[in-house]
Amino acid sequence: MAAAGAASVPAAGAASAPAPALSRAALAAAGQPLPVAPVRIVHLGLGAFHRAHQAWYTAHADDAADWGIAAFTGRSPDAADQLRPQDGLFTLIVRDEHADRAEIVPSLVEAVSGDDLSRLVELLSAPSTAVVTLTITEPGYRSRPDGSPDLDDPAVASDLAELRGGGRPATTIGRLVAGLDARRWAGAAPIAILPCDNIPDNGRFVRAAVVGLAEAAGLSETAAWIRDAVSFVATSIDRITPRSTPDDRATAETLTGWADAAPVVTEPFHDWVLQGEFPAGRPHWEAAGARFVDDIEPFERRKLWLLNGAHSLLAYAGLRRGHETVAQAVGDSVLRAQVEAFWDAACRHLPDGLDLPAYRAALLERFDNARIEHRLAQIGQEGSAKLRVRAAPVLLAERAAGRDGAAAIAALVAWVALQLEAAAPPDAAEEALAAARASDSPVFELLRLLDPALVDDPAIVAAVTEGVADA
Ligand SMILES: NC(=O)c1ccc[n+]([C@@H]2O[C@H](COP(=O)([O-])OP(=O)(O)OC[C@H]3O[C@@H](n4cnc5c(N)ncnc54)[C@H](O)[C@@H]3O)[C@@H](O)[C@H]2O)c1
Ligand SMILES: O=P(O)(O)OC[C@@H](O)[C@@H](O)[C@H](O)[C@H](O)CO
Repeated sequence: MAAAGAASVPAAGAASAPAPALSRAALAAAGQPLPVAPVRIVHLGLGAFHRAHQAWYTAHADDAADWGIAAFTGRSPDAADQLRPQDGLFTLIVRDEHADRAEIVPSLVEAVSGDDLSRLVELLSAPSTAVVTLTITEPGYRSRPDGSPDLDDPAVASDLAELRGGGRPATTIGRLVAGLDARRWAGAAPIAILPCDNIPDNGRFVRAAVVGLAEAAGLSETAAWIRDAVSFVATSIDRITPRSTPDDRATAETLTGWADAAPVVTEPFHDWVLQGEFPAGRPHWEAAGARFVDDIEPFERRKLWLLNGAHSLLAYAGLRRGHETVAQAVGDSVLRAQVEAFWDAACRHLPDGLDLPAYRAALLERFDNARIEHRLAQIGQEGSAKLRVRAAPVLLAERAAGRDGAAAIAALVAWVALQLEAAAPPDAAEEALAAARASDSPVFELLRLLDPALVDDPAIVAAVTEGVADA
C-alpha cells in the first residue's frame, strides 16, 4: 500500500457542489484507491491521538500493506459511527505555525463500537492479530497508582461478576481480559500489548491491571498465561493533538475536496520510543521514525516531566490567569518563567545524554504554535492522576536533594487553588476530591490524594498552604 494518501481532489463537481463523502469506494472511483490492509492490530480507545499517532505511524511503515487496524471506541460509539461510513478513512490535518497540510490516512480499516464484545473476542482469538494498542486516558484503566485494578470501583466490581459468569464486562480492561481469555482457549498465540497513554512505565502498569483483573475474576490459568506469554511493551508517545472542532471539517474539505465527518488536527512533530518484545511481529514503524530502546525510562521521564509537566503547570496556572490555550499561557511572561524554573528543577533529576537544552527549545517552539488551539481546560482534566506523575516526582526529587521545590510547588498551588474554588476541570476522582475539599484540612487532603509522600513532608504542605493563601 502506498503511504498515507496525499491530499486528494475529487474528479468531478462544480465549485459550489457539496464535496463528496470520503470513502474507499469514492476514492477508488476517483482513481485514488487505498487498499484495505488485513487486520493485525486491535486498538482500544478510538480517539484523536490514536489516529494522529499510531495510525499515522502504521500508515507510514514500509510494510503498511500488511498491517490494518481495527479500532474500538471507549465510552461512546460516536467515533465508530462517524468513521464506519468512511471505511475508517480520515483526514489528518498537520498544522504548523504557518499553514496546514492534509493527508488521508488508510491504516484504520475497521471502526467498531466498544460494546461489540463478540468482534473484540473474534479478533483477539485470531492468531493473525499480533498487537493491541490502547489510548483510553489515565482513569480509563480504573487502576490504583501501582496499576492494580481498583477493586473499590463499582465498574470493576461489576466486571468481576461478569467475567466470573462468562458475561459481558464493560470496562476496557475487563473486555481485554475477556478477549485474552478467549485467545488462550483458541490456542494461545503470542501477542503484544502496547499502552499509549501518558503513564510512567505504562507497560508494567497495564500488565498489573490486566493480570490483576484476571486473577481477581478467578481466571487463574488465563492470568498465568498472560503473565508468561503476553508481552507488555512500554512506550513514550508524543504528538500534540488537540480535541477536534467543527471548523476542522471545513478545513479538511478545503484541503482535500472530500467531506470528512471526523478529521484530526495535529502538529508536525511526532515521536515514539518503545521498549519490549513483539512475539507475533509488528509493523516496521522505524521507517516512520519510531525508536526501539533497551531502557525507556530516561525518554519517558523527559517527556512526562518536561512536556506534560509544563502542560499541567500551564493549564492550572494559565486558567487562573484567564488564558484558554497553551500558546496564550506560554506567551505570558510570568508563566513562561514558571515553566523554565520547573524545567530547571526537572532537568536536575534527568540523566546525561538527553540533549535537554535542545529538547526544551523545541518544546517552547511547539507550545508557541498558536495555530494549534490546545485548550487548557482539556489538558487540565484528570489533574489528580496527571500531577501525581508529572509534578509530584520532580518536587519529591528536589526535596530529597535538599531544595525547596518551589518550581514544582507552583503547579500544585495552582491546582489546589482551582480545587478550592471548585473551578478545576473535570476529574474522575471527583468524589474523593469533594471529600478532601470538605475536610477540616483541605490542602493536606488534596495533596494526600495526589501522593501520600507529599504530606509526609510538612514543608511541602506549608509551602502549598502559603501559596494558595497568596494566590
Ligand atoms: N492528545 C494528545 O496530544 C496525546 C498525546 C500523547 C498521549 N496521549 C494519550 O492518549 C489519551 C487519549 O487522548 P486523545 O487525544 O485521543 O483523547 P480523546 O478524548 O480523543 O479519546 C480518548 C479515548 O479514550 C476513551 N476513554 C475515555 N475515558 C475512558 C474510560 N473511562 N474508559 C474507557 N475508555 C475511555 C474515549 O472513549 C476515547 O476513545 C490521553 O489520555 C493520553 O494518555 C494523548
Ligand atoms: O493527553 P493527556 O490528557 O494525558 O494530557 C494532555 C496533554 O499534556 C498531552 O495530550 C500532550 O499534548 C501530549 O502528551 C503530547 O504528546
